[in-house]
Parts: sequence; structure tokens; C-alpha cells
Amino acid sequence: MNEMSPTRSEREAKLEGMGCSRRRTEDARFIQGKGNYVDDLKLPGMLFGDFVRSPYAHARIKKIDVSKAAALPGVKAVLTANELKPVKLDWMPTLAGDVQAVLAGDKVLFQNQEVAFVIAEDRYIAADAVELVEVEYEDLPVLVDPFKAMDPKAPVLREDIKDKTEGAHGKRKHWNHIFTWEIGDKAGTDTALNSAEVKVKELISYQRVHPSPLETCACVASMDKVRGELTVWGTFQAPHVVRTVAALLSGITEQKIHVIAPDIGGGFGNKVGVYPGYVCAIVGSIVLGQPIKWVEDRMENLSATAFARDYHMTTELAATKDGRITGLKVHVLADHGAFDACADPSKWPAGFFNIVTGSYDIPVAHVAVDGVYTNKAPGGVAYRCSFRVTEAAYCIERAIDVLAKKLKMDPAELRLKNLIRAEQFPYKSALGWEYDSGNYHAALRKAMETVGYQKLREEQRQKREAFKRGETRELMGIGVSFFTEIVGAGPTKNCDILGIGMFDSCEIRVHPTGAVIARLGTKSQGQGHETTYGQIIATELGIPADSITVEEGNTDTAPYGLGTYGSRSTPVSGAATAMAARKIKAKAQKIAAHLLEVSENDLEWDIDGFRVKGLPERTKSMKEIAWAAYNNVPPGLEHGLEAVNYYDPPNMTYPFGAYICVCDVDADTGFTKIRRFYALDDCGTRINPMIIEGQVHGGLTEAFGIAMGQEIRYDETGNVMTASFMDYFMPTAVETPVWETDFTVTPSPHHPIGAKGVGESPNVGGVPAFSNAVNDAFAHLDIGHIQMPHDGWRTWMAAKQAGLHK
Ligand code: PCD
Ligand SMILES: [Cu+]
Repeated sequence: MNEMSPTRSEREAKLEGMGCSRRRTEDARFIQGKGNYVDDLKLPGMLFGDFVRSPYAHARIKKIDVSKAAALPGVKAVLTANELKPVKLDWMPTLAGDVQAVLAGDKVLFQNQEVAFVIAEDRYIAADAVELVEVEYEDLPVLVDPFKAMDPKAPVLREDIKDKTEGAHGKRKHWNHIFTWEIGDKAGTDTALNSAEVKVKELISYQRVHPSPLETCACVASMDKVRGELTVWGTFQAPHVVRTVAALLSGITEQKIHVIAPDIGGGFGNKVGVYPGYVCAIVGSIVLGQPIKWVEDRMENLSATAFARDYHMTTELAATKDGRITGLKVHVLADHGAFDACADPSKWPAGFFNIVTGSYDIPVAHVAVDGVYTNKAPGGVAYRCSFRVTEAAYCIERAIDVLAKKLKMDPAELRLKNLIRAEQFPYKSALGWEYDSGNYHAALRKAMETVGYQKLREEQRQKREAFKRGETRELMGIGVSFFTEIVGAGPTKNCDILGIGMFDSCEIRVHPTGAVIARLGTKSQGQGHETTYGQIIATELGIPADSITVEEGNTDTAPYGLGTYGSRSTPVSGAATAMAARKIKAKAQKIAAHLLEVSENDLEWDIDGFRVKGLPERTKSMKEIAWAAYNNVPPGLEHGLEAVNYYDPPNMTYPFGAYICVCDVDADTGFTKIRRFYALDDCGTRINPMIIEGQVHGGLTEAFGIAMGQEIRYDETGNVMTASFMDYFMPTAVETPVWETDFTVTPSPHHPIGAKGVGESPNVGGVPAFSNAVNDAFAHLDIGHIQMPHDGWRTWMAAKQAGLHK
């Protein structure tokens, strides 16, 4: 080698592969305002759709008069359920096996439900026309409290299914009951509870919240009547699924439907489902033969498209006197709103809630979930938490603290005592999951050491003394949370959406010059996929990430995939990417052997090409091999260098983390100041440390929002009280604490590159850390569990209940 040739580490650095904090390639357009979002799309002759929505939460529709609206100049059509009926689109199937009214026909079931769709030349005319539609309602008794849903006298909400005793997930017990989902050993758990030395029982509620991404939901539907083809641009986290649903509903053959998800301004689960706006825009375009745009406003987004949580978890833990947990029992009352439109894999009506044994070695457990209808918006999405995982983590992490208080044990100590030990992995949980890998004790100990846990406890003790002496009005709280996430849905043997297995895909083409285009079935909404998938390919193929273009979201070009949510992109498509790259590499090895005139087995991989074993100067770089793939392949081998992989993961991945939050509560105002927040995450092999840090910052900020103030609240007549950012807490840079991040690395043994997901972890682990901190501030006082969100008012009430106000 001459002295000018790059060293091995220079060659490696040039790739910007896995482990590199490579700058996000997509940001070049985002920070210049050159992103291309749905609302940027302008087509010739494009019309605008807008909804007439119900002011009532529960009412019979007596009459709809659209004549004045239709007569307004510029209005092209007004759709009601009557117009949708002949094409059988007044109702649509939901992801959860229920049906949902596209436009309300006989009655409305939640405030702001879609009643009519006005199509006009511009959005101002459409908005004016909405005001001119006259709807006569007769109000009905409203059901808001899920605990009253199954009362014998509760109003019948879903008249369309009131006599059905079977739902999509088994027997129904009541006209407002959706399903019961049960798992675990009931008798064994009851025995553990009955014979326990110590028991705790608490109703732990996780309030209804909303993902509220910066960009609301939107679409443009364009029917080309001549070619018989439909194109739909939309804010879709799962574009292929949208195309399949559109084909099934419209009868247009699937290849004639083009679904395109352009840049998306945040999804957070809100953009997984199918909404009436999409259906109405598509129908309108088919009828009028013109493109139709529909864009939600903020109030519509907060009050009508998918909410998250609304889980009410009655939780019991059994333990020995010295703090060994011997059993866990949870009953969940799940408020699903007016239609069961939960976004979960088909066979999992309560998502992966059975991860509720958390990070602990609990010998026996039982979970039962009852889903009920209420007069609230439908939905139930994984707002940054896989499927019901954040609810499960909140449930067990709060319960552990409740138990610690009863045992008078330190909550971190109690966790260390019960965490699954490193040598127990792969670990089979009492509720059926096989955790792939973990080193929990190392993570929690590192967290405790880094924050100086013992010192903080000592400071807290002193501060409590000082409070008693009247020297301070602040209560200090320390919140510990240790979470295990379950992400990467999922093995097709038990995970599907509408019958389509939850594999995912990647197609890679290496061009003659060694440049690459890769296409995937997932869809970034801000996560940085264009950057990170390129890094996986760079390392696998020895091609600089800068020569790799990553494309997602166009169903015409991307291989079929189930989309991005549940932190599944890395566990599933990330694996598909590595596997597709390895197919290419195997072919490249044959070509290299041909070029070097040696046997394939005489070659070994070296950063960016193959070299002959024992003769390191005889090499062929991937760039040279790529060129040869198009003009000099060994006899019998096809030309070209490309591969596709559809990856069916053998198991989920189980990222985990240890979070510690320190707060100071002002007893007189109820205001809680987050003094410190430390987050240690383990997501296995790290692809891009900077992006991971960004993901953790974002997820913690959302967790902060949820724990400290967010709630979609209804009054007793079903009015949404929090349908704008005036009322729904949206943390800005002003309120958001400073985050300290850290990590350990425990690779997933079954994933080709050992990576686990991370995007959701900070929300899953963050919420209980905040909530435990606020509760911990009052732990020395005799008040029970304080419900979220911990806004000033609730916290002030807690202080009052504790007798701290004079
Ligand atoms: N180990 C590892 C892992 C991971 N990573 C990175 O990180 C990220 C993420 O990832 P993941 O975890 O796999 O995830 P994904 O699938 O991609 O995504 C999803 C998520 O993501 C998160 N994040 C975010 N970000 C943003 N910006 N935006 C948004 O929207 C969002 N969302 C959220 C959510 S909610 Mo769901 O939907 O609820 O279910 S789910 C979710 C990407 O980029 C990747 O590559 C790395 O690096 N490494
Ligand atoms: Cu969830």
C-alpha cells in the first residue's frame, strides 16, 4: 500500500455507518422550509372539503337540510350519510373489528362527530357553507363515565349493534360492552393474593390524552376517471395498509390506487388509523372527478381523531414482608369512546398490556380488560408507547411505589430486589412474553450512582425536617421508574392488521457506480429514517451513507410494509434492511471471487470490500464489484445487484431503561418544578446516537406533557373541555426541563444487528418517573395515590388533603 491510501479507520469513518452520529440528511430540506407536506400539495382544479360536526355528544338526527349550503356559489357538493349509503360507505370498518359511521345517519355519538361533508372551490367557501347546513337534533342522555357504562339503566349508545351478543373479541355482557380480554393464571393469582403477607390495592388511572402532532391529519384524493386510477396523498403512518383498505372499500383494484405519504410533521400514533375525512375526500373525488383536499384544524384534531389511553387499572400486588413480589392482578376498565377504533394488532384488543409484569420476576399474574363504549371520540392509539405499553408501565411502576410505601422500603431498593436478573434471560414472563435480553441491575445501579441517589434521599430527609420546622414550603420528590418496552410488532404468527401479517420490508438496488437506492415499507414522520437506514446499509455493504438514498411512503415504488408505529421500524424494517444487504453481499462475494480468480471461500470482508485471506493487498471494493455486476458477472450468475427482504421477526425486542426524576413541589401553589431528569436507555445496538438522544428528548417532553398536565376532559354532557392548546397542555421550551441522557448496550440476540426500538421508550418510562416523583413528595404523608395529570390544581388539592395548608 502506498502512504497516500486511507487507513482502515479512515475508510470506516468515510462510510458514516452504524454507531456514527451522522447529521440527519432530511434536515437539509426541513430547516430551509423546503419540506413537502400534504398541505403544500396544489393540483389543478383542486377542491376543499370541510365537515359539519355535531355540537351534541349524544343526539338523534331528526333532519338535515343542506339546501342553503348547496346554493352558496362555489359549493360543489354536500355529502351526508344518505349520499354514502348507496355506495355502502356510510359506515367503515375499524382496525379493531368494529364499524364506525363515516357520516352520522340516525344519531351522533360524540361531540364533533362528522355529520356532513361540504366540498367547495376553496376552504373559505367550504367553511361558510358548513355554517349554512341546518341539522335538527334531539338530545339523548349522555354517558361520559366509563364506570357507569354497564349500569343496567345506562343509555344504549350503539343502536346498530345493541342486540349483538358477540363482538370482534368474544362475548359482550352489556349493550355498551365491547369485549373482555383475559390472560394469566386467575386461580394461582388469587391464591397468591389470599396468602400474601402484604397486599396493596389501588385504582390507577391513566387519563385520556391526545398525541397532537404539529401537523394535523390531512389528505388529497384525486380520481382520474379516464384511467380509472385513484391517487391519495395523506399523512399516513402506514400507507400500504391505507391502499389495501381503499381497494377493499372502493372496489378499485389495488394496483390502480396510488397512496403517497409525503413528509409528515409528526405522527405519534395519531396517523395510523383511517378517518372519515379520507373516505369523504375519496368519495367526493370519485363523484366529481376533481381532486379534493381535506385538512383538519387543531380543534378537530384534538376532539375527533384518535385519542390515547383512558385506562382505569385496579391493581393488586402481593408480597412478602421483606419485599418479594409474589403475585399481580390487574383489572382494566378501558374507555374506547363511541366506536372501537383502537389501533392494535387484530388479536390483541388490549394491545400488549400483558407486559404489565414489567421488569420484575413475578411468579404469577392475571389481567382482565373490559372495553366499553362512551359518548367520546373513538381511537385508542399508541401515543408513543407501542400498544398499551405505557399504560402497563405506568400501572406496575406506580404499584411498586405504592407497595414500597406500605412496606416502608426504599422504592429503588424494592425494584432491585425484584428485577429480573441478567442470567434469567431469555425470560418467560408470567403473562406469556419471552424477553429477549436485559441487564436490569446494571442499568438501575448505574442510574442511581450517576444521580447520587443516596445523597438525594438524605437531602429529601433534611428538607422534610426543614418543612416541619417551617423553614421551607417545598416538598422534594424523587421518582424512580424502571421500564421494559415491547416493540417490533411483530411475529406474523400472532400479529396482523386486517389479516395482513406484520412483517416489514426493504428493497435495495446498487447502481453500477456503487450508488444505492433503498425503499422500505415503513414511513418516517420525523424519526430520521432517511439517515439511519442508510447507516445500516453503509456498514453492511461498505458503501458511504452519502451515496445511499432512502425512500419510503410511495406504494408504487416501496415494497409492501405495515408502516411505522410501535417503534417497529428498527426491529422489523431495520432487520429487513440488514438481511437484504446481506443477500447483496453474498452475490458481491461471488462476483469478487470471479474478478480475483479465487474461490469464494478464500475471501473475507474488510470494511468496504472483499480481500483474499492472507493476501490483504488483493482486494475488490464494493464500488468495483458494483460496476462488474453490470458487465462482468461469473458464468451462470444474473446481472445486477439488488435484493429485497420481507422480514418476519421471530420475537419482539425488549428495550428497557432506568429513569430518575427529582422535583420540588410548592405546597402553597401546587406548582411542581422538575429539578432534574436522568434517563438511561438500553436499545441494544445503537445505529445513530445523536438521533437516539433526540428521540429521548422528544419522548421525555411528551411524557412531561402527559404526566404534568395533559388531559382530554369532558364535562357531564359530553362537551370536550380541552380542544385547543389554550386548554390542552402543550409544553414549550419554557416549561420543558433539561434532560440528562445515558445508556447501556444489551444487544437483541435475535435481531440481525442486535438493535431494539427506542422511539417510544422515553414516553413509556418517563410518565411513571414524573408521577412517582410527585407522589413521592407526599410519600411521608398519609394520603393515597395521587392521580395524573399532576397540574397545579391537583397537586394543590393533594397538599390540602395532607393538611399542609394553613
Ligand atoms: N437502536 C436504535 C433504535 C432506533 N434508532 C433510531 O431511532 C429512530 C426511532 O426508531 P424506532 O424506535 O425503531 O421507532 P420508529 O418505528 O422508527 O418510529 C416510531 C416511533 O417514533 C417516535 N418518535 C417520533 N419522532 C418524531 N420526530 N416524530 C414522531 O412522530 C415520532 N413518533 C414516535 C412514535 S409514536 Mo407510535 O406511532 O404511537 O406507535 S411509535 C413511534 C429511528 O431513526 C432509528 O433509526 C437508532 O438509531 N438505534
Ligand atoms: Cu399504547
